[in-house]
Amino acid sequence: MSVRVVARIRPLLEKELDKDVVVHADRVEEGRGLTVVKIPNPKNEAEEFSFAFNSVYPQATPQEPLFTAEVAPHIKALFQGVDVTIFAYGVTGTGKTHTMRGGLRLAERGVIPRLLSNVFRRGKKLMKDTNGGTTVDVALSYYEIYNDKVYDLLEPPERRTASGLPLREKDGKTIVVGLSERSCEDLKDFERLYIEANTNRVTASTKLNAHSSRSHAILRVKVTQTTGDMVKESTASAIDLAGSEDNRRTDNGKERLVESAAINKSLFVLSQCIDAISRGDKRIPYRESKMTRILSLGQNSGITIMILNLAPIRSYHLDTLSSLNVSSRAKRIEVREIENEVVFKQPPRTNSGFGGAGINRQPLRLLTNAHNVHSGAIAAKAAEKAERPDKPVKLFSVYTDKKPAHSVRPLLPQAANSSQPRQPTLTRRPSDIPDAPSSRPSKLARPTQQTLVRPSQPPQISISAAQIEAMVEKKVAEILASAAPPAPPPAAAPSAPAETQISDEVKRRLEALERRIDNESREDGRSEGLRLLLQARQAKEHGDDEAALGCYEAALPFFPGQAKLMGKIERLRGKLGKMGAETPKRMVRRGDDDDDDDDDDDGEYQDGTEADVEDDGAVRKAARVKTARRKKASSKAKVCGESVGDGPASPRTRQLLEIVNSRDLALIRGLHGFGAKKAQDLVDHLALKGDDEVGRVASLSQLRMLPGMGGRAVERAYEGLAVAVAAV
Ligand SMILES: Nc1ncnc2c1ncn2[C@@H]1O[C@H](COP(=O)(O)OP(=O)(O)OP(=O)(O)O)[C@@H](O)[C@H]1O
Repeated sequence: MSVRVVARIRPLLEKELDKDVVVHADRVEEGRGLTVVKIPNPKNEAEEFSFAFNSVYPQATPQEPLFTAEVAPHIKALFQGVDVTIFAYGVTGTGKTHTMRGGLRLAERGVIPRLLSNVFRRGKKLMKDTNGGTTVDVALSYYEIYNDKVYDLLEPPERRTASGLPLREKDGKTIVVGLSERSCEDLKDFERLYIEANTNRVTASTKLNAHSSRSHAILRVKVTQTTGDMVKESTASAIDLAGSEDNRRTDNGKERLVESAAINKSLFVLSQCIDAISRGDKRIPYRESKMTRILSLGQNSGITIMILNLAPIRSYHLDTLSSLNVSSRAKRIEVREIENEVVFKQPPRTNSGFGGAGINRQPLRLLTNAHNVHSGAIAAKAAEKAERPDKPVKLFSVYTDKKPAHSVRPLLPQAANSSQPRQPTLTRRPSDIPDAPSSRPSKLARPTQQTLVRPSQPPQISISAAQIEAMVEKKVAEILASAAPPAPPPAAAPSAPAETQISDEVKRRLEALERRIDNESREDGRSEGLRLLLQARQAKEHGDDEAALGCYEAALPFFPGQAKLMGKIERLRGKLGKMGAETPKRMVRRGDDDDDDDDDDDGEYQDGTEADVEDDGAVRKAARVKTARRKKASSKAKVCGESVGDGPASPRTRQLLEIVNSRDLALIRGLHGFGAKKAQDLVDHLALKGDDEVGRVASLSQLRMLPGMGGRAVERAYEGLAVAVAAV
């Protein structure tokens, strides 16, 4: 999703006059919300510029509606493990601090205290709803970037060093080394900390703002949810940027000018980054200022909301135009909304040694968790905390570079299976069966940079480019086949010898392919058709003509009128003795229709053209309608050749329903095609239905009817389950 950019026009301050107002909120058309900022051309006031945003809040907007519309909806995602970043941008004196921090009175409280209040409320509810099964810990870090140096606001100013705290990149994120973190029990706790810390922030009176922030302030709210062994961590960052200043208007003295230069430089770099990203440049100048490194706009995963603060009056005219220009380009920045990965804090199991015969191939990870990966440090920390519950929250414990002696434990190869919930009621993978040979090591078991340097680790074998290609191709086929009908699997398919140890490069490529295939198949119906064709071909290779026919027929609506495909269907139907009323009367293939080209390239199928079929339009249409109907019916009634209708429930159906009715978020998330959002929505919905028999989902058609489900989702979950069961 893109960065969400909203504009807020502040009200007139004392001494500002109505007649000087030049900035207005407007709407695209009557009846729609305010999404446009209008401002006259300074060179020709008769002409007006319009800038479109996701939302525009006019002068009179109080704090509450802005928070409710722009921030509150993302708190659920935060608890699902998605990082959320909210930052205020604008010229000095336009209301950034007012928006983020606000006043002390309840109605004047800004985004930050409201965010904390909501986080505590949701955390408490979660703990209550789970009878304490899930605990939620909130911890704060708060720092400022002043003159391009980072200072901890939770530490007294006298402890600052001249050079400030260094930054470092870790796991694709920029971290501040040596930053303190305080745990926070409730809103009172937070307010005490926050108010105290704000007195450490550098503000000064300037001509344009009596309490001007001379630094960028970044508050990080870390939410850690612990359920048994599972630890989920996500962060909300609220950033109050310093405002750009036109020093021709400030009368700034030397010290203020130095500050101003640093502020303006970092904001200039930010605008350069935004321009470069929106132009699609390869080089984005993030590293040219600490603020842009930390903000990592467009590089970070999660949800990003930019609040553009505007002053409505003429004296800000040129500055307002400039920030309107920058922020309207920021809308084009795409951010990946991806959850942080859940980690597990149990001690590593020892029954699956790394490099043993059991490790044959790279496990396919849940696609939703493919990015933004935490190292095992969270797990190590949580384990450490569990071992010593009385230990106070340690300053410098989170961002320190030093690793505690045992901090790599969860990363050790022996930690295989640690990403599996500990007590699944259903055995879905070999790793869930005690003593079963583990062929799917967890992600934590994969060699990371840390594990790679361990002397005990087996040496990486070198693989040729051709072997890599072969493995990639094989893996792609496996991924595609994961949704295929359960064609008779070849008995104990032996894996390629080179596959026993896969280099990191291969893993990265496989993961990228996994993501690409998943994205493309979701976005593009045609690739769904190609997937079905591939499945059909695989079924044919296994001699399952019945399943192949089903897949070809299901693929037909994606390639309507495709002569070659229709020919295949016709021949298969003939072979299976199914030529009947349903078969289109005349299907004419391309010139190659005589040769039995069943093994030809399915990828060549194109959307149907008139030339493909010599039949008259009516027959063609009837054939298409019938096939579409058949497809619709078969997609509802069949998954991989197995009934998912509402007859007597098959073991797989029962298994799927059992998982759904367990209402166990982790189990439901493990279903194929279920992201955290869908899983959470389902759990939330089921929670509304009560715990008794009436609240249970009794059939797949009932499941399909639930909000946010639908036939495809149920099918995918079912298919995934079938594949997992087959693997066991
Ligand atoms: N929405 C608003 N409602 C009422 N007063 C506002 C609003 N927005 C800003 N103000 C007032 O405008 C003045 C400037 O606001 P603020 O200090 O938040 O600006 P700023 O953008 O943070 O400035 P700087 O970048 O210099 O720190 C303050 O007196 C603040 O109370």
